[in-house]
Amino acid sequence: MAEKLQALKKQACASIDETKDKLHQLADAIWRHPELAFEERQAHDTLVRFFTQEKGWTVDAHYKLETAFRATWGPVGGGQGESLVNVGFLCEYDALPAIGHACGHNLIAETGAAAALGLRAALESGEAWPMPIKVTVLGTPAEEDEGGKIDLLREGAFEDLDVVFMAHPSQEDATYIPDVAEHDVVIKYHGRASHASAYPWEGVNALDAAVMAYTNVSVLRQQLKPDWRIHGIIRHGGVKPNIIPDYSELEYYLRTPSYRDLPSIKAKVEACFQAAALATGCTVELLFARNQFYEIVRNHTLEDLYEKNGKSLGMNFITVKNSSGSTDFGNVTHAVPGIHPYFYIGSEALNHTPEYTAASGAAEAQFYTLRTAKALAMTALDVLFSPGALDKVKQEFKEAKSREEKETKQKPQTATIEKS
Ligand SMILES: NCCCC[C@H](NC(=O)CCCN)C(=O)O
Repeated sequence: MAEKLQALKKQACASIDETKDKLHQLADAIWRHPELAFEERQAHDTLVRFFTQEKGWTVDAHYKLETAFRATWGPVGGGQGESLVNVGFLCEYDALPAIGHACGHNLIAETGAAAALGLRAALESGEAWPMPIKVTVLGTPAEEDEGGKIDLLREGAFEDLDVVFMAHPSQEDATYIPDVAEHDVVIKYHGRASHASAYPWEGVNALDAAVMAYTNVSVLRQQLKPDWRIHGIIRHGGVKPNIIPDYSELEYYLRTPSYRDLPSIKAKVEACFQAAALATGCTVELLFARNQFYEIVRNHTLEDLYEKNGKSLGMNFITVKNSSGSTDFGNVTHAVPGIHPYFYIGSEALNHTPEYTAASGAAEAQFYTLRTAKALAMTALDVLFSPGALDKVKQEFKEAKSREEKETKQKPQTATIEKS
């Protein structure tokens, strides 16, 4: 089987190379027309067209969400009574406001599509596979905002998948980066307008409340654990200096390494926001996002396979220990075994900067993007055909889940502010 597996991997890689121009065009079209979360209509349509034109794929164009899609290929192979193995690849394609594809989601879409095509090419040789195999690509919107994967999970979109792959652009190749849990909140202060010079005492200043809220959180930061993160912006702070602002608005992201600590950080910042309302006489509305992002549940079996395949293609892996950002793929890994490796794109630029936007649209990124897709397809082939690999992946996932349940029992989610 080892030799056959090697041949299948070669076939997957060769097919990705053969399709490289089409794949580049796909990423380029998405990059040239950046669209925000849940508004990714052109990117969505481009991907749907891509899979519709490829042979053998069945496409659900608006799968459970307007800008989500599902493309499936197979099942192929298998005898009677063997259970089906469904391998999933994810495509993200939303951009950031003002700076476009500064997180390289156009390249995520490309790796997902390329890896799926590579796997299909290896599988369609018509061998008598030991079990029925299906390949599924899910287009998952809004990672940079509400987290479309979480909506899709709630709708059952991941229920029939056995394993899920995606890869994210970065500055380095890493099988895992500690992506943390996150919950977002919008804060609205309502005050009363007045002439700021003639009769300011008649006003209730909502901008003052926003400034105090911002300062309260900044002071709180010293008392937070080193790997907790709070960052916010003032989205609205008044309209003219001589009108006491009657409305202000802020948005904050709250992050902790485990989702179990989100209620604690939320309670602490809520106190900051309420205190600002009390001090200024404003009323306050706290609007928490409908979805919480969860940290990634690691699967070392998948990570090791990916690393081995990546190294065989020339990748240099580094270990990252510092907390990073967050991803709705974290929630996926609480439901299905999966990996979310990061990949170098030929630039030292940092994500969420205009320089990264340029890098993710550059021709140089293509070699690294396709290399990543190859490593994903090869890893999928290992999962399918390395003896015992899928069982090991599933067993590790099961153990991680039961550890998680135990920890949740020991430390349930609580929302307290410790008082001395
Ligand atoms: N609810 C807002 C989601 C922001 C997600 C964003 N994700 C990334 O940057 C990609 C993964 C980083 N390792 C974030 O701000 O973390």
